[in-house]
Formats: sequence, structure tokens, C-alpha cells
Amino acid sequence: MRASAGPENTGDRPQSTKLACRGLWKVYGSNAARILQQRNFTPTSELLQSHGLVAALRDVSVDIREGEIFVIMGLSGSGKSTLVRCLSLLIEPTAGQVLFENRDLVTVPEKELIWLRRHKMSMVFQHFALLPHLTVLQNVAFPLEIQGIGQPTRESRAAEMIELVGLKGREGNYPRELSGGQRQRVGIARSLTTEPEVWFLDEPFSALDPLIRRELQNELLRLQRILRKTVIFITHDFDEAVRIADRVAILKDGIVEQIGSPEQLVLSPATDYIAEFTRHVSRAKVVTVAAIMQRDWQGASAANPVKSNCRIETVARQVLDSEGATRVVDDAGRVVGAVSRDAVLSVLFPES
Ligand SMILES: Nc1ncnc2c1ncn2[C@@H]1O[C@H](COP(=O)(O)OP(=O)(O)OP(=O)(O)O)[C@@H](O)[C@H]1O
Repeated sequence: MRASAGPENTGDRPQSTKLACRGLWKVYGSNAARILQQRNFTPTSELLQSHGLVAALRDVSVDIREGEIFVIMGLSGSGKSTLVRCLSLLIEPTAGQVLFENRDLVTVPEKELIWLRRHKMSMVFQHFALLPHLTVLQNVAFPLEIQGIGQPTRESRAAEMIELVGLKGREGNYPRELSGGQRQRVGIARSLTTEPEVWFLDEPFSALDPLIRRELQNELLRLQRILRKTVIFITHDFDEAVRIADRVAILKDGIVEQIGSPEQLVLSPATDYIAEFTRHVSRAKVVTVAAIMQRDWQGASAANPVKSNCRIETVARQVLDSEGATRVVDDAGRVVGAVSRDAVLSVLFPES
């Protein structure tokens, strides 16, 4: 894994690691583990290919913090789904560790693993995966049925989740009677009924049109403010990552190229690949006031200060309309710096 650029912007989020992997390899093909363990075997692409093997993940190490939204990005075939399946042990890694609350899931007995998966983790898929012959209520209650929970309890918990995702009144409908966005809300409600601690979302909004997609991104952020899950979210779309992510990991050919906040990836790309990947992102949507402010606020206007954690997009108008520099304050209202019109202009027009 390449080093992430600069100190990570974690704000006031909790720091303990919920889920991690160390030296994770997933190589598809027969005898992959045996070949990989051979002494002096250097797993280059060419050598693996000559053995008829495909390396989907190469020596991946990632720490996912409790309560964060961790986005996994990369082009098609870069290993995103494989990484998520390995992190949930839906598929077994060829080598390496998967640590859930510091316990290596690779060595956990099968029965316990199934229990952990059912009670501590859940998954939302792109194509909803709802059961067509069950109503909304029955679909949402289904994971609790698998857990062996009685009908009254599971239906009342399912009803709560349905209300939480804004579908109250639709309990008796079948999936075919719902729009794509509503079906995905059902998928979200279903994935939350078991009160998972780790929530995997595999391109959950990719099949939806842009307006509904944005609505559901907001919905996810609203739910996360209430529920504070550890979220692992796959997407192809950097704009989506910018909207929802605390941190983003970008994969290329099974290798993690960089991990960082969207702002770090845009301002300090570790490789040419990351720079290219983030080139078309609107910097004003990503860069915060803190990244471009000066620490000296002498002479800056005391009227209408802006917050240090605001994105430039939201404060640009105000700063540009001011006479001189504008004071910057932190969440507690303390003055921490000043932001100039030139600094804002350099974000809005990076090429000029
Ligand atoms: N069961 C399998 N057998 C052999 N190769 C596989 C298998 N599953 C995935 N691969 C290969 O592993 C690599 C990573 O695939 P993966 O599905 O993880 O990528 P992805 O980034 O999720 O792609 P997409 O965005 O298209 O879903 C690809 O080269 C793929 O062809």
C-alpha cells in the first residue's frame, strides 16, 4: 500500500479501528495459496499469469475506523468487490488477515463466522436483491426470520426500519409495485433490521437516475448521523465519494494506490494515477476553508466569519463579495485564521 499523503482529516470522528486487513491477497485459480506460499516466489503479474492465476488483491492493508464512511473506488476489475467480499469473509482470502475488532476472521470457526456475519454485518447490493413474492414488511423482516426471531418482534422491528427510511404506508406492497429508489430504500431498511455494526454497500445507487441517487445519498448521510455505523461503500463515481466519504481508498489492479479524505486525494495525489482519477472533480466541492486559510487574521473583517470546515463552494460568494479577507472560525466560534479572495479564486479557477 502506498502511503497516504499528508495528515488525515478525521475531524472529531472516533479513531478506533473496527475492521482491518493486513497483507491481504486474493488470487483466483487452482492451487493459488500453495503457489503463493512457495519459497522465493515473487508474485508478479507475469508469473501469476504463467500459472493460470489472476491476482484480484495484492498485499492490501486497510484500517476502517469505527463510525466512518469508508469508500472504496477504482475502475472496473480493480478489485473493489473482491475486497469487500474478503472483508466480510464471503470469500476466503488467499493470504493475509481480516481483523474485526482485532480478531482475525480467517481463523474464526465457520459457525461463529456465520453468526458474526448475521448479527454484526450487513450488505446492500446494487440490484436490491429483494424477494419478489414477499411484501415490503416481509422482505425487511426476512433477516430476523433467518435469525429465528418470532413474528411479532421481527415485524415490529421491520416496521420501525420502514418508517426510518421514509416508506411508512408501503408495508403491504410487493417490490414490483415500487420505484427503483423505493426498492433500494427497502434494501436499506432490510439491511438495518439486524442492527449491524458494519454496513457494506456495494454500488447501492448506481442503477438509479441522478436525482434519485442524490436523494438516497442524502438519505444515507441522514441515517448515518442517527445510526453511526461503520460503513464500507463501493462506488465508481468520485462525485458520490466526495459527497459521502470520510475517507476514500482508490484501488488499481488490486493495489491500494492511496487512502485519504477526498480533499487529500485532490490536493495531494500520491501518484499520477490518482491525479488523473481526480482531475475532473470540482475543487470547490472538495476543498475546505481550512486548507487555504492563513493563520494570521489581522486586518480581516470581523463581520460574517466563515467556518473552517466549510467547502469553498458554499462560502465563495460571501468571501468574494467582501472588501478584504474574511475571518475563519472553528466549530466553537474561535477565530483560527483568515481566507482571502485570491485564495478562493485559485480554487475556483485552478488553471489561471
Ligand atoms: N471468481 C473469479 N474467478 C476468477 N477471476 C475473478 C473472479 N472474480 C473476480 N475475478 C477477477 O478479479 C479481478 C477483480 O474483480 P472484482 O470483481 O473484484 O473487480 P471490481 O473492481 O469490483 O469490478 P466491477 O467494478 O466491474 O464490479 C478482475 O480481474 C476479475 O476478472
